[in-house]
Amino acid sequence: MKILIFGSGGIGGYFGARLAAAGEQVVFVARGAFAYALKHDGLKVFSARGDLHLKPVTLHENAETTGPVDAVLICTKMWSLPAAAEAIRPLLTPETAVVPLQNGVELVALLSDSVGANNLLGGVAYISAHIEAPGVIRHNTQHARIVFGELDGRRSPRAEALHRALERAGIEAVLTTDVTRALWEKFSTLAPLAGACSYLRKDVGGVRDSAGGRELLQALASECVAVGRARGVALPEGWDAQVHARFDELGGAVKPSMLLDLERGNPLELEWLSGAVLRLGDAAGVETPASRKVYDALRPFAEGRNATRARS
Ligand SMILES: NC(=O)C1=CN([C@@H]2O[C@H](COP(=O)(O)OP(=O)(O)OC[C@H]3O[C@@H](n4cnc5c(N)ncnc54)[C@H](OP(=O)(O)O)[C@@H]3O)[C@@H](O)[C@H]2O)C=CC1
Ligand SMILES: CC(C)(CO)C(=O)C(=O)O
Repeated sequence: MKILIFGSGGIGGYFGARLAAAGEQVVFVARGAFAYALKHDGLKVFSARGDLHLKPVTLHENAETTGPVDAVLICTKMWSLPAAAEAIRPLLTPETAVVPLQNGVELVALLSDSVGANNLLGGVAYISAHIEAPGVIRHNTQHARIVFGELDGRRSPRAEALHRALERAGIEAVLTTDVTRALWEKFSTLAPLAGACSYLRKDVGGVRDSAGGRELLQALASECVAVGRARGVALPEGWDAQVHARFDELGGAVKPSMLLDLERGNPLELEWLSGAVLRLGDAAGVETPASRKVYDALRPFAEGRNATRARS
C-alpha cells in the first residue's frame, strides 16, 4: 500500500517506520530540523520491540511527486489538523482511507468538512513514543496498537487492506465496527490520565503513589464517562472502573504525551482533552468540576513557552 504519514513524530515516526520496514510504500510528511535529519540520516527508532534504522526515507515534497495515496495516517498534534487536512487534499482519491490517530473525540466533526465523509475513518493509537531528537523516535513500552474503522461500521476493502498492512508491520491492529465507541474508550482513559499526570506533574507511578492521585483520576474518569454516555456512546457498564485497570497496566515510568509536552514547554492538547470534556459536558448538561479544576490549572501553560514549537 502507498501510505502517507502526516506528522513524523512520536506516533507517526514509529508506525511509519514499521510499515516501511515491512515493505509498504511509505511517504513521510515532516518539516524543519526533523525533515532535514530524515533526508540526511534516515529515521531511527529505538524500541523494546526492536530498534530500526530506515534509510533512505521517502519524504513528501509536493503533490505531483507523491501522487495519489491509498491511506493517510494523520499523526500531528490536534492544533495542526486544519493544515494537515488542507495539505492532503490533492493526494486523495475517492477510495483513500484517511485515519486521524490523535487523542480526541471531536476529530470527525473537525475534519469531515475539509476531508470529506467518504474518505474519513476513525482511529486511536495505544502507544507511548516520543521524539528524542530530530529523526529519532523513542518507543517507551511494548504496546503499539491501532484501533480503527469506517465511521458507518462496515468492513470495507480499504479498511481490510490497511488492517493487513498494519499487522504485517507487527502493529497490533483492530478493525472495529464501532469506532465512535473506540474513540471514547481511549478518550475516557487518556483524558483523565493526561489530566491527572499533568496537574500533579507526575508520571503514572507518581500519580498512583501520591495522596489523592487515584481520587483525582477517578473523578476525571467518571466525568468523562458521564459525558460520553450523555452523548449516546455505548460505554460498557462499569467502564470508569476500567480506567483504573488500564492505569494499573501501564508502567510506572510512563508519561502521557501531554505531561511530556508540559515538561518541555511545548504547547498542550489541553483544549481537546479536559477542554473537550468541559465543552461537551456543558452541551450535554453534565457537571464536570474535576475537569474544570485541571483545565484551569493547566490553561496558563497551554500555549507552551518554546517559540520553535509554537502552534501551527
Ligand atoms: N506520543 C504518544 O505516545 C501518543 C500520542 N497520541 C496522540 O497522537 C498525536 C501526535 O502525538 P505525537 O506523536 O506525540 O506528536 P509529535 O509532536 O511527537 O509529532 C507530531 C509531528 O507532526 C509534525 N507536524 C505538524 N504539522 C506539520 C506540518 N504541517 N508539516 C509537517 N510536519 C508537521 C510536528 O512537527 P513540529 O514539531 O515542527 O510541529 C511533529 O514532528 C497527538 O494527538 C497525541 O495526543 C496518541 C497516543 C500516544
Ligand atoms: C498514555 C499513553 C502514552 C498511553 O497509550 C498515551 O496514549 C498518550 O500519552 O497519548
